[in-house]
Amino acid sequence: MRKGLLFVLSGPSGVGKGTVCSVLRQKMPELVYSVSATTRLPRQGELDGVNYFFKTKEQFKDMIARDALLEYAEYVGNYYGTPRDFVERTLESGKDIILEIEVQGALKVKEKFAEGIFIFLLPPSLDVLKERITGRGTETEDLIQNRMNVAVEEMNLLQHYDYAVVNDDLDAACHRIESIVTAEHCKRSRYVNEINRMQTASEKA
Ligand SMILES: Nc1nc2c(ncn2[C@@H]2O[C@H](COP(=O)(O)OP(=O)(O)O)[C@@H](O)[C@H]2O)c(=O)[nH]1
Ligand SMILES: Nc1ncnc2c1ncn2[C@@H]1O[C@H](COP(=O)(O)OP(=O)(O)O)[C@@H](O)[C@H]1O
Repeated sequence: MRKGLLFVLSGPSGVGKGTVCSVLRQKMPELVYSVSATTRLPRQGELDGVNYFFKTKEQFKDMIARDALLEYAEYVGNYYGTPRDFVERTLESGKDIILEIEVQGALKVKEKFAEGIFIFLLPPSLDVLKERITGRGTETEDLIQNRMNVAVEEMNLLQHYDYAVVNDDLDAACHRIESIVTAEHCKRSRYVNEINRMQTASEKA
């Protein structure tokens, strides 16, 4: 059976990755979403196993030791990582999966899955990015500045990605990502079986 496609959506904190993913979940229910493990504390309303698998530092280190993570990164004082098994099983079953992860982790995934499709989500401007992080109200002033500094560094890594999508208007950004998924299916000959079938039929005719 043909394996699924691995999509990685990355970009600076506050650019809208989570928001875009929740819209895509509704628009593209056939796409499987990877749930990460993290040592950060749950925010209000976040559920274990839905938003993240919330772990202690010891539990997270144990996952690293067991090689249970496809990649992991330390980000602003916490660990974040992608459970390996789930990704591999999903791809083997022929389904597409999307990982919503920060930039360093995305580049580590690229080392292991060069055939993955890497999408960088960009803010319309740095001012808008700061407004979004501030507006979300989940970080202190210190952390916001920290995340802005990291964001500027991360933008330099855009060259390693296959696609850049500006998250100006939410619907437009989601539509661009849907188009990328469709284009990749066409490019990777998802329809190769159909073509073979047509050729065999025409040979017989
Ligand atoms: N490398 C890596 N980064 C992750 C993973 N899961 C989430 N992240 C990223 O970690 C960063 C911080 O996530 P979070 O604390 O939830 O904040 P937010 O995404 O900015 O709201 C974001 O850029 C996430 O995309 C993961 O499994 N691996
Ligand atoms: N296209 C958009 N237009 C305006 N606000 C947006 C847009 N996308 C996301 N936001 C807002 O920006 C903030 C950060 O989005 P979030 O999805 O948490 O970012 P990330 O997951 O990349 O850290 C949220 O308050 C969200 O509602």
